[in-house]
Amino acid sequence: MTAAGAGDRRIPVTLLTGFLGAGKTTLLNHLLRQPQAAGSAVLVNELGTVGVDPHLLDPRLLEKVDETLVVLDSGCICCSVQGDLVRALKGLFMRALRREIPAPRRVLVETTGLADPAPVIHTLMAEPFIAGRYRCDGVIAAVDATHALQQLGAHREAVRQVAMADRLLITKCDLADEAGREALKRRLAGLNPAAAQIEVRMGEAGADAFFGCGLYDPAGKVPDVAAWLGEEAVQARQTAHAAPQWRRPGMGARHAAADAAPEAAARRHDEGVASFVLRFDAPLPWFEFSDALGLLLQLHGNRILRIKGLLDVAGDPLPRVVQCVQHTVYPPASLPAWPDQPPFGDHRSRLVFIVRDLPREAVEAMFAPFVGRAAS
Ligand SMILES: Nc1nc2c(ncn2[C@@H]2O[C@H](COP(=O)(O)OP(=O)(O)OP(=O)(O)O)[C@@H](O)[C@H]2O)c(=O)[nH]1
Repeated sequence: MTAAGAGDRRIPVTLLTGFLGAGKTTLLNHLLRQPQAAGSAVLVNELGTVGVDPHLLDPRLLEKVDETLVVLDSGCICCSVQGDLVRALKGLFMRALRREIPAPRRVLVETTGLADPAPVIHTLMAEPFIAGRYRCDGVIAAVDATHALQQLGAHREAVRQVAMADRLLITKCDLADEAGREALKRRLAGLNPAAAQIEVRMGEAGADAFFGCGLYDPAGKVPDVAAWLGEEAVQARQTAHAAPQWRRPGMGARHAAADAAPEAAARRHDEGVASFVLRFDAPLPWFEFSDALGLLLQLHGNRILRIKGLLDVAGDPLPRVVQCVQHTVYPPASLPAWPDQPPFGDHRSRLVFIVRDLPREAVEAMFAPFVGRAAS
């Protein structure tokens, strides 16, 4: 860790990373309740065209950060970093300069679960406007105690998130036995020996677990990290000389990396990973729908990276939040009200799927009795 100088007036940025469904939003909700997080601007990056995460932040907390909550929705942050992140950070700075919003005391960036942190860290450290006004104060990775060993074996994004982190917050420790937690810790120590490992239950981590990591320093990490950041520097130079239009079929149009070199972007994500949305036009009968969801996970859970969405359940005026990771369905919760913002302003059920090597048709078939018109 390299301490930031006392005269360093740049705004600290905390990068919250971690694989799909690892518990990032849950951690953020708890963090924002703590006085040390007061005055934070929050940037939430969503993968699909239908953003669910911003609605899952506690509405009472959202009131505090409302003006400075920015949803980065033009794709995964690591592919659209030059567009989305740079624009958002410049925008925050300029709005504060014009006194349209209070000057943020710090910025919290929640990445998508598939984001490679390298281009984000590189941008914070090297993009001239950003690096002059912001400093990377820490990369915090949420690591799911129940799924991480499998995810680390299957997804290079998960490995990079762990290897590049300053601190590892091992989430869902209430769901994992001691032997499982110890096996995970050994694996994490191999990938990132210097990072503190902190066990967390239900997002309850103190603000000190997130803040004060000091200036980001690849020297304290495995040599791969410096190499990855070096590749980013090369790619950033290439990008400056080329403006390709690149679009990867699996992730949909919004995941196009219009501002990244094509070969760089093509390497970022596994070709088999895809994201799509199912919309259900009529209110859903809860028990029948839960059965169909359960069957889907039983048959295809190992290819379902994450499901997240809001449901209009017959007889319930409140939107029900459904979240699944692989074979696990988390207890559904209700939001206090339907969001006013599109697309949920129409009170229709939408589920966002992130899958690997699983055709959309196979998922749709399970929900055939409930599907009105599927939206993409
Ligand atoms: N039992 C238990 N459930 C947890 C814990 N942390 C998160 N969850 C649940 O896990 C699910 C996913 O948590 P999120 O916080 O939405 O995860 P995320 O990393 O933001 O998810 P994505 O944005 O989809 O990548 C939710 O249903 C949470 O309630 C925990 O420590 N214990």
